[in-house]
Amino acid sequence: MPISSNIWTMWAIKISDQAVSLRWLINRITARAMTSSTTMSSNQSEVKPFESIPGPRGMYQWPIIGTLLHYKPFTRHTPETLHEFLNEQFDKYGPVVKLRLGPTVVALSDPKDFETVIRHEGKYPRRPSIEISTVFYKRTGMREDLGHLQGPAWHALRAPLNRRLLKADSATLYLDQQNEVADDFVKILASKNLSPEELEDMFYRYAAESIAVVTFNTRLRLFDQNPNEKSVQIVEASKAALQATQDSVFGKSFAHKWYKNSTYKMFEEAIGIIRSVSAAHVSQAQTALENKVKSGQLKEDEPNLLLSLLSEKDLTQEDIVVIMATLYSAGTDSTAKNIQVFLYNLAKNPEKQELLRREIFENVGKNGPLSAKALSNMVYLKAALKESFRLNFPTSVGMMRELTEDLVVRNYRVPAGVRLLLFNPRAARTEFDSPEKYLPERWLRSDDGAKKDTAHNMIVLPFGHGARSCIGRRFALQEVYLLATKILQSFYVDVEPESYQTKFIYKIFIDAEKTIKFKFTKI
Ligand code: HEM
Repeated sequence: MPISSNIWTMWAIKISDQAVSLRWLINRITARAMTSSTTMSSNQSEVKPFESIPGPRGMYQWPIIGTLLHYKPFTRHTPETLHEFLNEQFDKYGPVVKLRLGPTVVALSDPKDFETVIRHEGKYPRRPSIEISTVFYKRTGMREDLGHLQGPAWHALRAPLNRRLLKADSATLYLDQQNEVADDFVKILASKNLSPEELEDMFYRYAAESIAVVTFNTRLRLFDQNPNEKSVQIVEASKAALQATQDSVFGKSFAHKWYKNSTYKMFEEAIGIIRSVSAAHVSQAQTALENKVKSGQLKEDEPNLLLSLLSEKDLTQEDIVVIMATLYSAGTDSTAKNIQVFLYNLAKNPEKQELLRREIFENVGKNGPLSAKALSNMVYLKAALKESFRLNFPTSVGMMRELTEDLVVRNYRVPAGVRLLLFNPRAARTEFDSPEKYLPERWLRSDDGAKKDTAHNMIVLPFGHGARSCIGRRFALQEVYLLATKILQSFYVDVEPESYQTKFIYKIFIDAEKTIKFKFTKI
């Protein structure tokens, strides 16, 4: 990041810093007055004050400057390599570090401490909201989305989804439709010579197409030569919203707080398009459903999230549009990026790829669709993806929480309002034998059913954990399993030599620093 951007970053952080500092001060005063209500997770007599948490001192604790000093030109880091910066801090200060990343945050690297945080997160866990969304909702008064809402309002939207999206068969009910999407992807791979950039876009379209069969009951037809205008619009808008979010999170835009600068305008326009295309799809799907009901053609076992949400008396039509728009947006870039990372790990480890292919052939043959039964048998596939998540974690800082009440973590008192980073990527590298190796076998059970790896079960949490964890995880996993299965049925996966040492950085999700040059050779 050039220095000028760093200055923008500095000012961007300043404002939220001041607000947070004030809130933090109030919290500290009240925290002292209410020690009796503090949630204790360890021996009270040993509890040390917040100020004594190890971490960079002096100027590094100052608002704005403290954050700025972590990045170029003062260090080699940018927000895209925040994970490397955090690792350096843990090397220096140990498993709990207090530092400035905008506001003061406490970063934790020991999974036992993650457990403490999750166990005390209460009914309404707070994940800090993305600031440009906060500004947007304030300005427009639009209905807030699931990822942004907090407290009882968040819970009201989340509860009906938990029942429908997190059940064991929530995703497998959509296997037939999603098999078709994966088949279409593979047909294109076989028939076209795609450039690395076109292929990258195809992964994005795959994820968008797959989640649209769930949210909108329809195919967007994004693989067609000329997809319809609405489909192109929602894809472009999702990418624009993501870009604007990233620019604001990385401090490249700050003035959006005071006026509608270009980043803000891009964000507002993109969300407007996503909402209106989603509304059109929902209304179309609703009409089709009503017609089916009238003509008696609606099958009882037809997977139908929309129909099921329409029967929920506490949800308005607007709520349903917002839910579908959120699931669609949250389920595209995330899945698309992690599929590529998974294929990259398989490409770099051909012997593991071969073991997986063997499992695929045994369970679904060379052309068969992936059935729910086959999927439940395919332990190597699941181990292989979990290992990919361990080696290349999907998000840079792991889980984030904002404490709703004081908490004692590792014998330090942390006041309400402070942000905690539960930095899984650290433990994923420090708590395993041969951590740099891609070894799906470490997740398999031995013949007597015992787990081979005894690492703490809170280390590899690609979808977060607890009440606020990823609501779309069953679909994300299924879509990755499906595409990997379909690709391995037909192709050997490799990468060109220049992609062999791909460096992964973080934007909103993990990303290859340079587009990966995959090589798919027909079997
Ligand atoms: C590989 C793909 C994906 C990854 C790695 C991923 C990861 C995550 C993570 C880490 C969180 C925060 C969890 C926490 O704070 O504990 C999250 C939240 C969320 N995810 Fe995903 N996700 C993926 C795919 C999806 C898909 C396919 C959907 C939609 C169908 C989705 C929808 C959401 C939503 C709506 C939230 C916010 C939930 C809330 O605040 O209640 N994600 N995801």
